[in-house]
Amino acid sequence: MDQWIFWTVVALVGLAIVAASIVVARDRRRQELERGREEAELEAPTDEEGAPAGEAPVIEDRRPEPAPVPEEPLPEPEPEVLEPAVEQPEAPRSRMARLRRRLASSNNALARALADLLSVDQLDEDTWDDFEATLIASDLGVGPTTELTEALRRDFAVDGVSDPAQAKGILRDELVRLVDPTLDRTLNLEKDGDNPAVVLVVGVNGTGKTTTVGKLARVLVAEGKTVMLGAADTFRAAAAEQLATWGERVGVETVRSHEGADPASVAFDAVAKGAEAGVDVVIIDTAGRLHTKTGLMDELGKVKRVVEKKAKVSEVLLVLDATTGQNGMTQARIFGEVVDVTGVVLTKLDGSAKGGIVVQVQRELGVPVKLIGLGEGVDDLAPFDTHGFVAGILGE
Ligand SMILES: Nc1nc2c(ncn2[C@@H]2O[C@H](COP(=O)(O)OP(=O)(O)OP(=O)(O)O)[C@@H](O)[C@H]2O)c(=O)[nH]1
Repeated sequence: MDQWIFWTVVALVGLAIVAASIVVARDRRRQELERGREEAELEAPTDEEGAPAGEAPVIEDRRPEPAPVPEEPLPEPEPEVLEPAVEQPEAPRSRMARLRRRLASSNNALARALADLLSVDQLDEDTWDDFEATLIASDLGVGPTTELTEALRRDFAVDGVSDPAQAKGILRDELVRLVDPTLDRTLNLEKDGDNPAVVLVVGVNGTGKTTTVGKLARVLVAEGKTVMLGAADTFRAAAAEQLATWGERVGVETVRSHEGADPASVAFDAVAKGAEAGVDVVIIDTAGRLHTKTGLMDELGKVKRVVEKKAKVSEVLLVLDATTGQNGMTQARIFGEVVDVTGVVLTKLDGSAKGGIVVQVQRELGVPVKLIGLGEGVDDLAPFDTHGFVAGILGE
């Protein structure tokens, strides 16, 4: 009996242990499942409000669509800095040296004639005639040629001609005397009160007026002066265009009008605008071609008169083409009768052995050559210098 009770108790205890183990195991399993789910929830992506993905409340989002974010603009390329097409003028000193060499290379006829003169043992009449012919060919003119030959004959008779250097020195002195170093060749660029100095550039078409205006503006700008250009050659539209192009190169303003406009009114406007802008100098380019000579001259006279209602004309520069010889002299005479020419610009002396025209034109007009053009380049204009010029035409 006691044994039966003992085994019954053992069996009950065993059953209780098994039941307890099952309960514990089931609890542990449930805890593990819950922990696993929490971890899964923590790792799952959530929406913007923090709700687990897929569990977001189904509320219609009525907020306006966010404006599309503009694409990041590509960096702008560095803007190209357009330097004004203004060129730096050559320094006057190197310009003079270069132009003198050019003069020498095209004007050594006189030097050759002198060498011929000195190469003969006996200076006879034929030799002197040849020498005179060379002077005439260089456009010195009959009067100056006779003067020069007589002076040389006299000097050579006194000093002899055995020393070529001395003979050349005598010829140089005589030429300098003819060209006349005492003439005042400075440009009158004095302002008229508050008004700018006015330079009127006249001459027959094709002599190089427009080119001279451009080159002169460049020289003046290089000297620190402020300049304005007036395109009073309204005869051809291309003339104003050509002048405006020069203005752009030099960095100065050009006052212009339409083809056929009244040249006097364009010139007046240029001076008025120049005065308003306070510039130092206004340079006016005029027409060189009209149907009649009288028409051209009347027009020039009017341009000058109208401009002078505003400001004094300080310089009237006559542009002559050195290669046209006696034709140029006729032009000089005609222009001289209509406008008071105050200075001559002799162009195209490069490639021309006609430097003698300087002497002729000065005598004819009674005014000095103030500038010379020795090429088509922008810096091929130089102030006239007697000694440099004579050295140039002697091929030195
Ligand atoms: N070799 C040389 N050519 C020159 C010189 N000066 C001007 N020229 C040239 O001569 C030509 C005529 O020059 P322009 O300045 O147009 O002459 P312009 O008197 O204004 O002529 P229009 O406008 O027709 O009245 C151009 O081809 C110039 O380049 C110079 O000193 N030497």
